[in-house]
Amino acid sequence: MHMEKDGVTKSSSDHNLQAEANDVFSQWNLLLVVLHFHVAFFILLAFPTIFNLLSKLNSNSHKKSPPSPPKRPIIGNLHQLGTLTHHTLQSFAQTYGPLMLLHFGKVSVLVVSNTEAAREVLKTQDHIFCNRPYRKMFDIFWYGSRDVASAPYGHYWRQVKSICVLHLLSAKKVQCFRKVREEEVVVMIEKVMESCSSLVPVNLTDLFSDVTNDIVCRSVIGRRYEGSELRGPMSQLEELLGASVIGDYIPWLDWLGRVNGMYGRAERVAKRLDEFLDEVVDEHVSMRSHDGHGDDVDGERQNDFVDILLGIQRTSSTTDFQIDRTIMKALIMDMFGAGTDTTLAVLEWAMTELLRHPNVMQKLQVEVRSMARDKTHITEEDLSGMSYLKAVIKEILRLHPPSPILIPRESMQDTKVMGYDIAIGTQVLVNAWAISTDPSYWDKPLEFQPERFLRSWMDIKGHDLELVPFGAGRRGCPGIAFAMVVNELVLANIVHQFDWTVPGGVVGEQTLCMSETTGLTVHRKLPLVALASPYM
Ligand code: HEM
Repeated sequence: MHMEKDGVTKSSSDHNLQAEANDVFSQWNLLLVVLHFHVAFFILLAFPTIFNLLSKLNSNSHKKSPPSPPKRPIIGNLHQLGTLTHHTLQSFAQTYGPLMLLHFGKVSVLVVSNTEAAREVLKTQDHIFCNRPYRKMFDIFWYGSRDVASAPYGHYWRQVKSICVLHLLSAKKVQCFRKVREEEVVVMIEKVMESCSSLVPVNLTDLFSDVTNDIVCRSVIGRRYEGSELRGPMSQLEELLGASVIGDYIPWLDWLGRVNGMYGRAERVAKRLDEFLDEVVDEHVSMRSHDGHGDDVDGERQNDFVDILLGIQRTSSTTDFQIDRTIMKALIMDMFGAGTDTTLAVLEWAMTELLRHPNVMQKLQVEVRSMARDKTHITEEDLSGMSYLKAVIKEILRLHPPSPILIPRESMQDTKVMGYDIAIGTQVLVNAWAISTDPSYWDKPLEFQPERFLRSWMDIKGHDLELVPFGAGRRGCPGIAFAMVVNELVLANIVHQFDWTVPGGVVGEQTLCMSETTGLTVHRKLPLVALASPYM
């Protein structure tokens, strides 16, 4: 009985144990099922991401990137650039080749340092590399990049560029501003005469800055630059454009620009410029209503650029969008920003090299003075026969390109360049200075020898990629004709009417300090000062 009882007890406890075991087993099962379900669910959700990651890893492992110098975390290669970026990048290119990939923070930067690579980027694949990257300072000063130079590639850019090319910078339009140029050159010569009579050296940097700014200002806004409220804010703008903005490369550090006061300062300067430009536009609007200007955009009367833009705004014949006041101000700012400083740099470097090379100066003076005969002033007609003058200016653009690194470009799609894979959104820096001093193309590339251009047909307009001071392709500089005639006219007159020496009378290549400034446009670090004596 007991046994039975025991047996009963045993069998019932076995049964309980079995049931318990089954219970635990089924709980485990349930847990496992739930777990499996979760894992499966997770995999299902994460599948596209994992798949993308794997396929990206796989495809990246097949991609061939251009050679790169070692980089640091977060900043990449930013710390290696130094103050004279074109020199640093040229020396990198000697190790890593004419096409290298650098990293500025999180931005991949393709650096182009020889003609072959430039031909690929600026000619063969110009349609891919014709965007401009976003830059904070362009955004602040150029009304959210509504100008030509910094606007993203596309319909808007095409419209505004054609307005500038047709109505301000075409050969015909440049010809219309001839009177402005010749008058301003006379003013410049008078200033030098005054220095001669008071026996003080001439600050050529200031002299060239005044003449180039006055010519651009009168052509664009109908006012002289000298004495205007523009001088202060424009020199601050130049300084701000030369500074590096960390937020352009490491976006999560953008706040630094606010904290260190850089953005605030830029916004204040931009506001002053904006108020000035509003005043200029208002003045033109009221003048048009007073003397009843018609809408003859390209008429014989010498309109300045603002008149022309107001005419286009009224007729709207040229564009399928309305040119509002903001676009007008952005375009005016472009002409100031792109047109003045670059021309000044050419003149400054030209006189520097001429003072260091008296034999070249003499040869140039012989040419200019023989063309002038007894005339005091060289006019624009006289320029066409001056082949040595043109050779001197070309040699300056080769040895001292005002923008040694062209305005940055950006790729608009994935592509291949010289066998390397380049991803969409890669920034492109073309080192124009490295290209025009490349010893595999140029004999004695660092020597100033204008004669080399007497024997060559090489062009500076972007057709010959051994020399690209104005860039090339669709984003190439539209201001070549405007700039070249100013350079030639100013230089011819200044060497025709005066003989020049360096204070202290030292002659030769060591005469003048050749240090360069940093920034988009590269100038002499020290102002150029020289003594003039009248020739006639
Ligand atoms: C010696 C004088 C000058 C030099 C060396 C120069 C150089 C340059 C360079 C290197 C570029 C970028 C080209 C590229 O990305 O391929 C450029 C663009 C530009 N330049 Fe000039 N420039 C000069 C004078 C002027 C003048 C006088 C004006 C107008 C008054 C001007 C207006 C422009 C504009 C609007 C752009 C932007 C074009 C675009 O993005 O489509 N430049 N210039």
